[in-house]
Amino acid sequence: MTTLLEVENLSRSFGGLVAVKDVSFSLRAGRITALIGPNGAGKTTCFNLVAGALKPTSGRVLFEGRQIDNSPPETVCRMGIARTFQIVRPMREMSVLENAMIGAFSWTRNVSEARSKAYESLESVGLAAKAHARTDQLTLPDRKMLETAKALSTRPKLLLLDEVMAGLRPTEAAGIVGVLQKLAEGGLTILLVEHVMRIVMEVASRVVVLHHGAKIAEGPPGEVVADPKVLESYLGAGFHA
Ligand SMILES: Nc1ncnc2c1ncn2[C@@H]1O[C@H](COP(=O)(O)OP(=O)(O)OP(=O)(O)O)[C@@H](O)[C@H]1O
Repeated sequence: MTTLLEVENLSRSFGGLVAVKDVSFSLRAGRITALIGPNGAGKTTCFNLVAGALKPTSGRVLFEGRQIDNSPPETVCRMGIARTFQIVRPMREMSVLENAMIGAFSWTRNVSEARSKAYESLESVGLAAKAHARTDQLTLPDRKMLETAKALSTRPKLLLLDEVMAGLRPTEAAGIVGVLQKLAEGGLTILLVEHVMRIVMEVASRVVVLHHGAKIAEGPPGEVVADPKVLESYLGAGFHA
C-alpha cells in the first residue's frame, strides 16, 4: 500500500491557543481512517490544515510526496483532496443534480462533462433516483450524501468527511457506512471525523486520537479503544468496546 498523505509535526496556534500541537500521521491509499477526540481537540483545525483552508504555524503536509501546506484550497482540491463540512447547506434553488455538478466545475467548464460526473457521484452515494428533486425535499441523510457527492464530483483521491453521521439514526448511519466502505473498496482514501465510537469501530481500519491538540494514540480501532490514555481523556471509564 502506498502512502497518500503525510502530516509531519503539524502545529497551528490561534493567538495564545495551540489548537493543533506537533501532530504527525500518515494515510495509506484506499483506507478509511478516523480522527477522533473530545470537543475542541483540534480535529476540524487538522482538516482545515490538510485542505489548505488554514496555514500551519509549523510542520508540513505532503500529498503524494508534494508539500501542499502553502497551497490555497482550490489548488489542494484540484490536486485531489475534497472535503465536506459539518453543517450541510445545499443550494436550495438548484436541483440535487445541479448541486452535485458544482464540484465538477473545479476541473471542467464543460456542462455535459460536469453533469455526467455528477450523475456518477450521485449513483455512488445512492442518490441517482433523486437527481431531479429539489434539495428541500431531501432527508438529512440524503443531504449529507449530496454533500459527499458534491465532494466526489471534484474527482478526489482523498475525501475528508467532517461528522457525516452526526444527527442520524443508527439505520441511517448504517446506510452511509455501506456507501463509505464501497468508496474505499473502489480505491478512495477517506479521513473522517466521527464521534460515535460504534461507527468508528465498524468503518475505520485505523484511528488517530487527538486531545488538547496533541495526538495521544494511533492504531487499529480495537487497540485504540483499549488504550488507557484514550479511555481516560475521551471515552470514559464506562466505555466497553
Ligand atoms: N479560527 C479560530 N480562532 C480561534 N480559535 C479557534 C479557531 N478555530 C478553532 N479554534 C479553537 O481551537 C481549538 C480546536 O478547535 P477545533 O474546532 O479544531 O476542535 P474539534 O476537535 O474539531 O472540536 P468539535 O468536536 O467541537 O468540532 C478549540 O479550542 C477552538 O476554540
